[in-house]
Amino acid sequence: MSDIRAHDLSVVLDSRTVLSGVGMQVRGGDWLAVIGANGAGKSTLLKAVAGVLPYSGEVLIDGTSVRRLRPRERARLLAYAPQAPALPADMTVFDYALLGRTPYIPYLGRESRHDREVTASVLERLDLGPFASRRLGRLSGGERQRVVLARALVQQAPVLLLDEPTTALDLGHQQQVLELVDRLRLADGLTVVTTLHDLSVAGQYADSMMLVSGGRVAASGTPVEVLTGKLIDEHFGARVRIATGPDGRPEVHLERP
Ligand SMILES: Nc1ncnc2c1ncn2[C@@H]1O[C@H](COP(=O)(O)OP(=O)(O)OP(=O)(O)O)[C@@H](O)[C@H]1O
Repeated sequence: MSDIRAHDLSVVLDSRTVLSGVGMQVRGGDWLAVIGANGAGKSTLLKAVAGVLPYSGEVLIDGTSVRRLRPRERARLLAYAPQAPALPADMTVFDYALLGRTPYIPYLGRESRHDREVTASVLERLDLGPFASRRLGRLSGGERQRVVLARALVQQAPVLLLDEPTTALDLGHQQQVLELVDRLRLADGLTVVTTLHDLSVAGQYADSMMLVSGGRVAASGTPVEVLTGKLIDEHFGARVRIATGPDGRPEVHLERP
């Protein structure tokens, strides 16, 4: 299990400070849900932690600064599924998911049987087996989203960063994806950081939550501590009723003003 910490993360894009002094701490095997209104800086935070955006501050996995790691080393520790990446339209689903094995394939080498088996089994678990030879340009939005997640899972890294993994998915596939991630977390001790717009879903799956607002951390703690009517009103401008769901976890219901 790998813990992940970030200290004083800041990101400037086009001369604008989009993320400022963000700290984050996730214990190995835990699930952190990052929530916040549109434009709050959630995706930027994940991109900085994933190392795909320049940032100041420090990201540490098990105490090692990810800046010190070579890209292959980092990719073995940290898998990132972006919200809506540009996908090569002519590539097949299988070949795209297989890219997740790149950090394990020797330079100038070929993928092994094991690499292909891992890829096939992840595609099966995401109901993508029948799509394996389909070209990416010929998938629906939800199918594309599951393929992006498949590539990240195929990477078999101990830290999984998922940016809005369920937005384009129907209810059944939302549940399937979240349950699969949770099962992998429990079975393999994955550490999960995900942005989620559905606050009730976030409250059901996450061990801890972080509310980002205007590029800063506005609140963090357990779902009960973060999902309060007051914070949601203040940072989302929404009127909600908080109910207590299974295991005492909070459920957020929109109320008509
Ligand atoms: N390349 C860029 N240059 C300047 N500003 C940017 C750039 N990319 C994003 N931003 C701005 O940074 C802010 C944070 O964006 P980010 O995508 O992190 O928000 P978010 O919380 O993930 O939002 P959403 O819920 O809408 O996905 C937004 O105001 C956005 O307009």
